[in-house]
Amino acid sequence: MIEHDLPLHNWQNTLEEISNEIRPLLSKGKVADYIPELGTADKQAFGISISLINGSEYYVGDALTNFSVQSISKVFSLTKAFSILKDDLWKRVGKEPSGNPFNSLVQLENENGKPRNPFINAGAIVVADCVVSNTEDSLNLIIDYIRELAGNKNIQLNQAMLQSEKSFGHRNAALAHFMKSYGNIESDVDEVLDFYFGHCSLSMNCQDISRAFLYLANHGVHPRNNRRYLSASQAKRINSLLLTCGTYDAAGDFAFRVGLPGKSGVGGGIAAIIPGLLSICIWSPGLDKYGNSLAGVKALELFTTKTGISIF
Ligand SMILES: NC(=O)CC[C@H](N)C(=O)O
Repeated sequence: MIEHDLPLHNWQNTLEEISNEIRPLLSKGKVADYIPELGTADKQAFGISISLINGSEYYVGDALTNFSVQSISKVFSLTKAFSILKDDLWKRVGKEPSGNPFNSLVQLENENGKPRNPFINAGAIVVADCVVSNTEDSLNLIIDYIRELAGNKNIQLNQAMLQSEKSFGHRNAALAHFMKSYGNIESDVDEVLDFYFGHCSLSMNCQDISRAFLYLANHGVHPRNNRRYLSASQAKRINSLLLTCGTYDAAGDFAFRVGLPGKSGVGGGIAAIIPGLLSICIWSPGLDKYGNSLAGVKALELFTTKTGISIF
């Protein structure tokens, strides 16, 4: 276990410096609009929240404004599925970076309907099936699970986002049906997609997300409620996957520049953790060509550079 001795670090100053340096980049990214409702996000919005294992918290900017969590929610459904199926999960989904965009279909046919990893859409849809096939009232269950992790009972599904995702989710439907044809989706495809679109459509803020990720920074035990969500070994595995696959075909660049396990979403959020110390969530809706927040990646790069801490 890495122990960090940074109690005197001026976290608030660091966040404010980053927030000032990042401003010119906000206009450079492109807000996602392939789910039309995402296109309504304010490109000038920017927030950072950090939650330390020791209970301290700091934030700047729009850290308390809700946004669409999108793929960040895949981490929570994976945690649920992994805790239910244990290592049997890896019979259904791989552990390798895909090197392809998050919504790509191309590898699936050559690889017999087994997605490369749980964070590309195909993989997250298989993970969704694992939860749906092994639980009752699965969407409400995962929403309550996420509320518990974040310590916020008010987290809600954004219905307009959900309708937009469903109406324009042809690619995800294609992925799900294709995998069903290989026998890698057990439940009804529509039920699985409802669950998948549902958790992607949750609205949360940076503070909710940095709090929710703390169990991954603390070997599977959430320091805010003392509950164990994963074994230490399972938490290590999810963090490893976040490092190699959490930012899709930019995961190499993200690891190179930031040096932390992290997960992005097309709503412009990125969550990352420093094992043994803290979790951080950054939000800026303008995306780069990989679908990761452009200013968000830069802000995380500045964070590890200025503090001198990363996992390396
Ligand atoms: N990268 C993402 O955040 C993608 C999630 C989005 N709901 C989709 O399925 O396309």
